Amino acid sequence: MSYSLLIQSAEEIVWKPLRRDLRKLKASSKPDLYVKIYQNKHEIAATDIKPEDFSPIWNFNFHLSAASTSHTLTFRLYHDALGPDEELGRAEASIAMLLDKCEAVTKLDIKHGTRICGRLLGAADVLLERSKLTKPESIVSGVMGAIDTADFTKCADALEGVLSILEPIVKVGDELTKIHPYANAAWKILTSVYNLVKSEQEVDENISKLATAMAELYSSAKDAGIVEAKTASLQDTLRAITMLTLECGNFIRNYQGHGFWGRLNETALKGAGQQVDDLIAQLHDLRSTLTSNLAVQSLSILIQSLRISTEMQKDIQGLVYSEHLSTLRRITSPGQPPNKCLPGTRGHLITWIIEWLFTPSETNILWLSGVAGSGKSTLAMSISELFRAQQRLGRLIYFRRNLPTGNDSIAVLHEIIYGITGVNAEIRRSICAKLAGDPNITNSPLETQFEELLLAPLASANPQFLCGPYVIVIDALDECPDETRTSITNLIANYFHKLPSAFRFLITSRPDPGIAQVFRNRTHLILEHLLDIKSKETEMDIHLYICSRLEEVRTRYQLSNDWPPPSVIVQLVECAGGLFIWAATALNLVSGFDPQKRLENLLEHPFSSSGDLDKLYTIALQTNPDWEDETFSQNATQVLGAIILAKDAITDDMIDKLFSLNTGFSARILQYLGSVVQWSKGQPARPLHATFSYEYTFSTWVSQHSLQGA
Ligand SMILES: Nc1ncnc2c1ncn2[C@@H]1O[C@H](COP(=O)(O)OP(=O)(O)OP(=O)(O)O)[C@@H](O)[C@H]1O
Repeated sequence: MSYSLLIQSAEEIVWKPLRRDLRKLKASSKPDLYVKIYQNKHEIAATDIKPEDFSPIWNFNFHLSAASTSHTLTFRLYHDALGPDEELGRAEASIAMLLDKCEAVTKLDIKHGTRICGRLLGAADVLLERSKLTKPESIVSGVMGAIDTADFTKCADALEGVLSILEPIVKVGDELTKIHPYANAAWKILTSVYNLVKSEQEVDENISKLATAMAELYSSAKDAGIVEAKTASLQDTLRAITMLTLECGNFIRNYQGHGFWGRLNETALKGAGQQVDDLIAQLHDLRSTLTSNLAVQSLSILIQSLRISTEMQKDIQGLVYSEHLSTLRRITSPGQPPNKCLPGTRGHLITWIIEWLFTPSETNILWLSGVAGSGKSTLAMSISELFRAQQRLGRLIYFRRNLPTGNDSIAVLHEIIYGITGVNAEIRRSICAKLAGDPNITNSPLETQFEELLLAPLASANPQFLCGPYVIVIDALDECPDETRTSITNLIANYFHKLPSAFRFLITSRPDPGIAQVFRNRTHLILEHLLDIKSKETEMDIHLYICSRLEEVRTRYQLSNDWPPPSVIVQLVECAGGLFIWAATALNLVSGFDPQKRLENLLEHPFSSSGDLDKLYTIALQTNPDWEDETFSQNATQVLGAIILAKDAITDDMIDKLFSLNTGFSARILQYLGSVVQWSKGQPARPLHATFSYEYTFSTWVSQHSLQGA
């Protein structure tokens, strides 16, 4: 249903600021008031600010749509302070209650806001007038199609049909790890949409059509044996179906007013009609793929074409835009990106993160913290890839210690802005217009650039173009150089929450005290999740990882299926102590020639139960018999030292030249260091992981060998 709302004025404001608050009040002790309006906790509009006025009159009139009159409207009264804006208090009412008053002015008491409770006193009435209720037909029939009971029943039945087929897929999904994250998230979102439709008891023709197309696809998929998805091609198709289901579920939730869009105006509703048609076309395409037994195309192509047609963009000015975008500074990628999670590991966490990213909430920042080597970067990479496939990845930025990436906080912000310009043409246009209109903006302070180049264009975008979530992943913030880290951490904590909720941020870092202090001060804006290395799930994931790597070793060296005995696997899992890096390094070590001997050698040493990395690295280095040879040992220590200390990654040829070694000598050494160094012939060599640093482990090694040559 659609209705219009008028925020008329406030009256009888009593304002007793404390001295501390007065400082924020510029020259006057009168507040600068404005109201933010929330429908079912989602911000949908805000009035303008009425400066220095105890009886502000806004007369702010706007149209809204809501799936139900039981939705709550919250009116938060703010003071436009010099620092962060103060919420003075709030009033609440259901839409039904306002409509019941039948165009009469409603007075709502403003209750004290909790944030300033006991410090500021305020009491006032907000005058709300329900202006003429727009009959649903006037907008709905022209734009969305009429609401009727038949549509509701058809839609509910169709969604129920889809869920009944999706449910067993989710259950077997644990085995079909490729589709598991999408199937799980699709199931959850669709279940919430179904419950919503049932509770609202209303739906319009467009959504009913969409649900019917989904049900048809699922029915064909069931006939094609998709639930079991035995073949690789069926699994690909199933993956495509679950990805598209996620998109459809997300769309319906937005359309019903529970998503990222916020209020839908008439233009947005018209665009939404087009989006429904595009989604239906995608569903039909997949259905004909199934019925004609064709291999499914890459879904990212399908979704991309959907987005392009949805936005109805003809980006003929693309070249002009790229010229403007070239004025943004960029950061250089710090070498090889992290790996993705082994399928089947981190399943619950990935599903939880996808669900969080797809669900609008008061916080748009998730901070994933965890100790070194617990698997944060790997998880960040998996999430990035899942969202890249959905065409929903704004940017993945990753920092690496001692590499120059991120030496410049403006470049980091520009990288995010650049990524966001890729999510849709409308946003790109508006950011480029800003760059074209004010070329000096790129020389302004960081916060100004955030406000002008990112916040303003996004805040003014038509909600239809903010069909989130768009995900920006910042991995290993703690590895960003000191000065940049401080300014980027502060920017994230103080500014990112102002962006439309369609833009969601996943930040990973070790629990660095500087980052933790800033983020934990913002628990209402930043959600923290600690990657728990002691949990049962982590233990099971590491168990799966070790088994999978041992399987590779068995195949490579043609070892028997019962190698090694289960007790050894349990021992390895215990030694890892929840640290993936321990398991990864240990398995790199075991993967070399004569795995059984290597395994015995490894387990001869008593490890502490919490992933004793120092000892593991030393064993990994000692495993090469040539270390007994003093010349080899001395030169090899030099080679390792050079790799660790080099500012930029260096190749074996460069190392030979650096230490005047015979050509090929470093390459011979590097062949034996695969458990700790990432390298291939002629390519730059890097420590496999940051924990293998000069200070932490390598220095122990050097001191043990009394070799200071490096
Ligand atoms: N789920 C996983 N599946 C397979 N391998 C994994 C997984 N998680 C981590 N690893 C492996 O463990 C090692 C350490 O993981 P990662 O670099 O992600 O840890 P981290 O927590 O980001 O460490 P740091 O804080 O030092 O950057 C990597 O070699 C990675 O490939």
